[in-house]
This record gives sequence, C-alpha cells and structure tokens, in this order.
Amino acid sequence: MTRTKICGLTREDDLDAAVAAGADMVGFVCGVPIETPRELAPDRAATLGERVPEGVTSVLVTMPETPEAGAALAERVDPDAIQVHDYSPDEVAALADRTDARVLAGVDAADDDLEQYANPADALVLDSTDEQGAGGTGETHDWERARAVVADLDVPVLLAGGLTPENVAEAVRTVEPFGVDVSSGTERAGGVKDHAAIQQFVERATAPRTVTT
Ligand SMILES: O=C(O)c1ccccc1N[C@@H]1O[C@H](COP(=O)(O)O)[C@@H](O)[C@H]1O
Repeated sequence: MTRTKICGLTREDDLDAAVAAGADMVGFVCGVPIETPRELAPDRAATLGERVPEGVTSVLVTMPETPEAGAALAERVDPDAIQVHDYSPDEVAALADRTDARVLAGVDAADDDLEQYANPADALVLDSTDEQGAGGTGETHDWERARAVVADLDVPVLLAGGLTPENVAEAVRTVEPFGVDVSSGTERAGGVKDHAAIQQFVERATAPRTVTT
C-alpha cells in the first residue's frame, strides 16, 4: 500500500489529526533558510516529535549548512528520519555517517543525477524545488518523468510537490511511488492544517486500485 507523509505540522491537534487519519510519516520543518509558515524552533520540533506514537515515523525536514550541523540538529530533535534538501550525494553520505536517523534526500525531480543518491539515502523525496533547493512550493512536476525515476532507482521514492486530496489518486496511479508527501495541499492557512483534507488525502492515496496489465 502507498505510504503517506503529512508534512509541515506545527500544532498538536494537526499532528493528532494526521495520526488519526492513518499517516505513516509526519514531518516537522526546522532550520530552513527560507521564509515558510511551517518553520519550527528545534525545541518545538522536539516537543511535537515526542508526541508521535510508535509505528508512525517522525521526520525532521531541514536544510543544514553542513552534515555536521544536520547531525547536531537531529541529535537535538531526535526524529526517526531526517530529510535534507539541497544536498549533494556526498553530503547525504556524510550526514548518514553521523546520525542514527534514516536519511531522506529531498531532490528536484528534474535533476539528472538522481541515481547517485540511491546508495547514501534511505529514500528520496522527489519534489519541485525553488531556486534555493527548498520544497513546500505547492507546485507539481512531470509525473511521467517521476514514474521513470521510480522504476529506474533501487531506493524507495516519496512523490512530493503540489499534491492535494484532489490529485493524489491520479498521482499514485501514474507514478506508483513508494509513498506520497504533502504539505501545503492539506493546509487551510499557512502552517495550519485542514483536518478533512488530511483525511481525504490519506484515504485517496491508499485506496485499493485495480492493477491493469
Ligand atoms: O514545507 C516547507 O516549507 C519546506 C521548506 C523547506 C524544505 C522543504 C519543505 N517542505 C517539503 O516539501 C514537500 C512538498 O511540499 P508541498 O506539498 O508542495 O507544499 C513537503 O511535503 C515537505 O517535505
């Protein structure tokens, strides 16, 4: 079944709604050098992370200047996984050497060198990124290309970028990713989630579908 990640959580009741909806992963944005309504202080990310129940993966989404800084932030927040954006494959490997958390590489779906991330990363987050390499853009990308990436790479791929309750079923059908990742598409205001949208997103991403041969 397609895994789901609800990202950019900033409030306890939104986190609880994501867990109640059946999300497999929940994400907290902390330490990114861009303007985003989802940014949390490290202590706040740690507090929300402590609330994540067993069986749900907590993900720290960040853009640390160095792998050492990323490992230090992971130590402070204590997530199950750390998702880094705008990192080279070597930086992902250096971070993985320095942390016990699983490492997710947030990459631009249009990049040509994605196979180089397959070894150092535990998973890829195939996103639409801005000029600083950050995600959370609310923009979709080429899903046919994403499908080819999923088929070619021997690493789990989470599809991200502009997903919503309205388009997630088609995204899953087209790309057949390991999982789907959403942030702004489940918000009612910046950093504040719409609980009905979270529930619809998870339901539509995970609904059984007929396989055609
Ligand atoms: O959400 C953010 O503000 C953010 C900032 C910096 C790096 C990553 C960020 N979010 C990630 O981007 C995906 C896709 O977001 P969206 O659904 O297109 O809004 C999100 O799930 C986070 O993993």
